This record gives sequence, structure tokens and C-alpha cells, in this order.
Amino acid sequence: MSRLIVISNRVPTPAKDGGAAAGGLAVALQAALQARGGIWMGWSGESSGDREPGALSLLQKGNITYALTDLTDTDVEEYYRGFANRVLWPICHYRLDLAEYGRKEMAGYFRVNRFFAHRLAPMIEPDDIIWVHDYHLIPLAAELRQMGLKNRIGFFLHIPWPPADILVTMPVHEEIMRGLSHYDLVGFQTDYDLQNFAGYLRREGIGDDLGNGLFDSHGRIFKAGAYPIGIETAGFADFAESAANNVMVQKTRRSIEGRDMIIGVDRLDYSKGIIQRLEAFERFLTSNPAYQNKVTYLQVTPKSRSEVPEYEHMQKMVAEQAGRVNGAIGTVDWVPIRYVNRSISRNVLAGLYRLARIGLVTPLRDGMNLVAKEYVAAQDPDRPGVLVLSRFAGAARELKGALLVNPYDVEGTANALARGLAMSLEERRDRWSMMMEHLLSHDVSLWCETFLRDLVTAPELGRSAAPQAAS
Ligand SMILES: O=P(O)(O)OC[C@H]1O[C@H](O[C@H]2O[C@H](CO)[C@@H](O)[C@H](O)[C@H]2O)[C@H](O)[C@@H](O)[C@@H]1O
Ligand SMILES: O=c1ccn([C@@H]2O[C@H](COP(=O)(O)OP(=O)(O)O)[C@@H](O)[C@H]2O)c(=O)[nH]1
Repeated sequence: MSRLIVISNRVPTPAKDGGAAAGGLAVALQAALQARGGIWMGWSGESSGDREPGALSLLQKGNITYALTDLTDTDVEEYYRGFANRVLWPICHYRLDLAEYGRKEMAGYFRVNRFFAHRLAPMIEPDDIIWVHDYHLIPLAAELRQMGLKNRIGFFLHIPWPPADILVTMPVHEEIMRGLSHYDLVGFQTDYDLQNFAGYLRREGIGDDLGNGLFDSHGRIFKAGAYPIGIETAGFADFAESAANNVMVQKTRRSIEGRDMIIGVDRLDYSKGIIQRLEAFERFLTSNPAYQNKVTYLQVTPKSRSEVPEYEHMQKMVAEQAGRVNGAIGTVDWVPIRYVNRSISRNVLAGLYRLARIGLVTPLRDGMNLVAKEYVAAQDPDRPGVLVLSRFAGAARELKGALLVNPYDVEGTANALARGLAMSLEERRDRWSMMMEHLLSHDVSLWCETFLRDLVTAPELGRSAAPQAAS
């Protein structure tokens, strides 16, 4: 079997994120790497200041070599904070208003991708299978091809892909699309993302849809498809069952004093719709006063990308909003919103999901949203809670048993909360069983195997007969 080479911006090394703390994606990719042997390469998360980064730091664990590189301050600023998180992230989340275009950042993004390619290429053997992850690294395959690599290279995008009208507002949209055509397989989270991708090729007249997922663009034939990422469903369900006995979870249970708990868990990110969600919760309480002092809403929100101005701003807005609602509606013996602005271990999180009567997941736009899937997997089959889910999360394409909401419609979300809390046990069980069955049969291992199978067995890919587009 060929070796597998995984490249992603962040690398969950066993030293940092091992054991129970590791998320499903890390576990699945580590299992795939372990089975084939291989390398997981990416950024160390560290800066080398203004000096060129030293040699790759290598860590061997069983069959897997973790290869990490530092980046210079300028690289981190331009590639990660600048282009990846202030251009691609907002554009892919339909936020034209937040995109900040700067030539320096765009150049930095392509430069760091070239740098990654130069560090990776010497480690690659001719029959290695290469799997690149996420928006930070779109141009990587083009750089590797430039260096003569002919390996199968796949790309999976964890975030949404926007419609052509949005994408073309990005000055380097053509370069980005050309970058994608250098892969052999391009994977998206949902069929909608795939449609947007195909729509752009059609609209801009730079590619042909050959059918069966094959596309001919920029002189290359490649495959594109929807590969919705899953979680480790069975493992997470077991984990949640035992986590119910965790001391922190028990303490939380006692502290809510028999009230129903609603839970929201999101990185502090404008795409997650936290402000609108807090408004919806407030509207729910004011429209349904009988629920006042009867529910507690726990919002767990670890800080994220704090050096990016839009995120720093969010931090202030969410804290103010939670404080305002608590001040307006809370009483001396009841705080409606518990706002935790730091990360919680997966162990405690699993128990809290199980404790919560409602999982409130209302991003304005999200690639998948694993929290939605984890909430479902964590439920007690006898007394499952209700998932209230944004129709704009990738997970909404699969979790048909959820109460789907439009997060921009504050009143609609408030009504869904009321409906969820009043829902009969029978309906809760029916909805939950439908979702759990799906999650069990579409877990992260299947996602990983399916993507790799398609990457390895895709029909004749590579250079097409069509003339090469000018670059
Ligand atoms: O690395 P950071 O800048 O600190 O950000 C954390 C991760 O955020 C994004 O997650 C996405 O991937 C999830 C798994 O497929 C998906 O469920 C979610 O909807 C996405 O937002 C980002 O894609 C990762 O690269 C970041 O590491
Ligand atoms: O305090 C926290 C908050 C979140 N998570 C995990 O972070 C992931 C978030 O993934 P999701 O797809 O929902 O959103 P992303 O942050 O990747 O955009 C999930 O696995 C959560 O269990 C965690 O371990 N601790």
C-alpha cells in the first residue's frame, strides 16, 4: 500500500493533542496514516521571528512522522492572519464586507505555499498519496507540480465554497481556481459547495463538466465531489455516557437546579452567529415568560484568532450582549446565560452535551459544524435532547431530524427553542434515532476511506487534451 502524506496548517501532534483530547478528524487521519505509514506535515504554530525557520522538527510515532515547520513573523502575518483569515475565510463564509484585500498578504499566501512545497518535496516518494487540507493550502499542488511531482494529490476543503458572484470579488479568484485544478480530487463538505464550484467554472467559461464528477479546467482533468466529514460516532457516544459521571459535569448538573439546559459551543468566530443566537434566546424568554427561571443557556466559546481585528471585536460584542441580557432578564437567584470564554476539554464537553435538553447550533454559515454531530451522538437514547440547527451549516444537509432554523430570523429561532423544550419524548426519540442512524453509518472513518479510495481509484486524471490556460 502506498504511503499517505497529509498536509494541513495545524497538525495535531500526539505530544500536544494526544489521547482523549484528540478530535475525530485527528483520530481518523492518524488511523489512516498508521495503516499506510506516512507523514503529517504543517505549521508548528510557532514563529521564528525575522529569521528564516530552521530545519523541520520531526517526531516519530509508530508509523507516522510528524514534520513541523516554524514560519517567520511576516509569514504568519501575511499568509495565516492576512490572506487565509482575512480574505479566504470571510469570502468562503459569504462575508464580502469583512474581506480585506492587500497585495502583500496575497503574495505572502502564495509564497508560504511555495515554502511548504519546497520543504515537503524532498520527503516525497513517487508512489506516495498526498492529501492536502483546507483553505490555507490551496496553491500547494500547483507548487508541487511545478517541481515535477506526478503523485496523486487530493484536496479537502473544510469550510464552505461560495457561489461565483461572491468568489469573483476576490482579486485572485482565477489563481485560486487554477490552484484547485492541479489536484486529482477536490472534496467539499456538501453538494451545495460542489454546485458553487461547478457553477463558477461554467460561468467564467474556464472549465467543462465532463459528468461523473470529472472536470476539465486549466488543461487538467480532475475529479470533484461532496465528502461530508463525520465524527467518531460510536466512540463519542460511549465517551459521553461515561462523561456523565465527570465531576465537572455533575457539578454543573447540580448547579442548574433542575432547570432545562440549552448548550451552544463555538469558537469565537463571526461565522458562528453567536450574537444573533443570544438575541434569539432573549426573544424566547421575553415571548415565553413562563420559561424565565426555568432554563439555563450555557455558551462555551473559546477565543480564536484573537490577533485578527474582526475576532477581537467579536470578543467584546459577545461579552457585552451576554451581560446585557443577564442584566435585563436575570434575577438574584437565576443567571439566564452562562458565558464561558475559554476552551473546555472534550471529556467535559461530551457530558455537558448529554446534560443539555437543547443543542443550539446556529452558524450564519459553516462548512460542516462538528458540534452539531457531537451533540446528537452524546445523547441518552432513552431521553434524547433536541438539536436546533442552522440551515446554513453543512450538517443541515444530513441531520434531517433537527429543528432547522434560519439564524437571521431571530423570532424563528426563538420559536424553535420553545418548540424544542415542549417536544414530546416520542418525537424527540424519533428525530434523534433518525440522526443517530445516519451518524453511525457515516462516521469519520468512512469519510476518510471514501476520500482516499476515490483519490486512488479515480479514472485517468492529469493533463487533458484541451490547451493549457495561460498562467
Ligand atoms: O486553526 P485555527 O485558525 O485556530 O481555526 C480552527 C479550525 O477552524 C476551521 O474548522 C472547520 O473544519 C471543521 C472540520 O471539518 C468544520 O466542521 C468546520 O465547519 C470548519 O469551520 C478550519 O477549517 C480549520 O482549518 C481550523 O484549524
Ligand atoms: O471548548 C471547546 C470547544 C470546542 N471543542 C471542539 O472543537 C470542535 C469544533 O468543530 P466545529 O466543526 O464545530 O467548528 P470549527 O471550530 O472547526 O469551525 C468540536 O470537535 C468541539 O468538540 C472543544 O474540544 N472544546
